[in-house]
Amino acid sequence: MTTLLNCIERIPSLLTKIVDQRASRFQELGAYVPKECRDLVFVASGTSYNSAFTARIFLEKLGYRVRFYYPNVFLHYNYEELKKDALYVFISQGGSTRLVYEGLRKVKDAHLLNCAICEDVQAPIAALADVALEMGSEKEEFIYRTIGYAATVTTLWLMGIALAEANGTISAKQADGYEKKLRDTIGNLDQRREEAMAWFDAHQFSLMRKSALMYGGAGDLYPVCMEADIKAMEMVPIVTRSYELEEMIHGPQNAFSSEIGFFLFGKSGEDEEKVKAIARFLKKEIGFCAVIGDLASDSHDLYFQAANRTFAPIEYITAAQVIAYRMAVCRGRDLTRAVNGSMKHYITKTL
Ligand SMILES: N[C@@H]1[C@@H](O)[C@H](O)[C@@H](COP(=O)(O)O)O[C@@H]1O
Repeated sequence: MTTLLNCIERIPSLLTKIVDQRASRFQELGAYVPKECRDLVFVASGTSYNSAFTARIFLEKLGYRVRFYYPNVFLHYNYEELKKDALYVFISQGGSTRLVYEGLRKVKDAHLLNCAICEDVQAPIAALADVALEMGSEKEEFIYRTIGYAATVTTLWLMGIALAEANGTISAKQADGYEKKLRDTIGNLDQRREEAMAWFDAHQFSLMRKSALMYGGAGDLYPVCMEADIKAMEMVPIVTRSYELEEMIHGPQNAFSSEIGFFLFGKSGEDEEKVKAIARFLKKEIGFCAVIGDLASDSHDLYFQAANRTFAPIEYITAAQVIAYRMAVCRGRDLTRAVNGSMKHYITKTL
């Protein structure tokens, strides 16, 4: 029987496949998108949304203006005019999330540029879009997406590289340089997974006593925290919250308590002193806190050095995916079964 850990184990080879197909994967999109296009608008839910949020900083570095919306916000609570020259990207792993479909319909009806990223290019959302991109997750067995997140972030990074190369923002040499860096990152993922397994073995007793988890991070580690939060919440399950690093020390710090397990995601050179100071406070005054990444300083932390800063999010999320999975197993959770399966009798989210 396939376990969710097997899915996490498959991530490096699936990402390598996506990178190997870099040239062919974005050919159709490159021909479809006009060279002047510099606006990307993403519409997605849950993990798919977190993937777009994670890719944002890199896409902005490539010269794109990036926006992203939850489908309900895009459809019902957004009074901005649709942008004529933007590419609207609809991400849905399952390919049939109703509001994502309706958002795409709205963009299609306005005759604007659109594409979809789905696991299966035959899925309704992919079939409706002008251009359909395969997510590269192939057939992820569990609805608690781990492959889908890493595959979508990788696809978006490569999409940005392909479009920026096609419109002359970056040279072919720069594009190849990014590819090399991305391969270095993917090459680290097996090790990240093994380290997280060992870290969990050492800390499971403390962690399993917590009744809630809180995650904080800055830059592109903030959306990684959002994804870490949703993984633990849906899989363990446990109440979780994630905050942009600075926001954590505003209102939320009033609720800090020893009942909560804290994870701080940090990279050297990015809010380094802030991560270290918050970690010192949490460890000394509150209780359990683990720093994830190269700012780790003691045995409670999970130290690793990412291959590079640009593509580090997929190294960091590996730790959170493994920890959420291990906690779920410790709780006796059967990840093939929904906890509240009866919800579908009240409300449905797919077509
Ligand atoms: N548990 C899943 C999430 O993991 C997923 O991210 C979200 C969006 O699904 P999709 O990407 O198929 O539109 O739906 C569900 O809530």
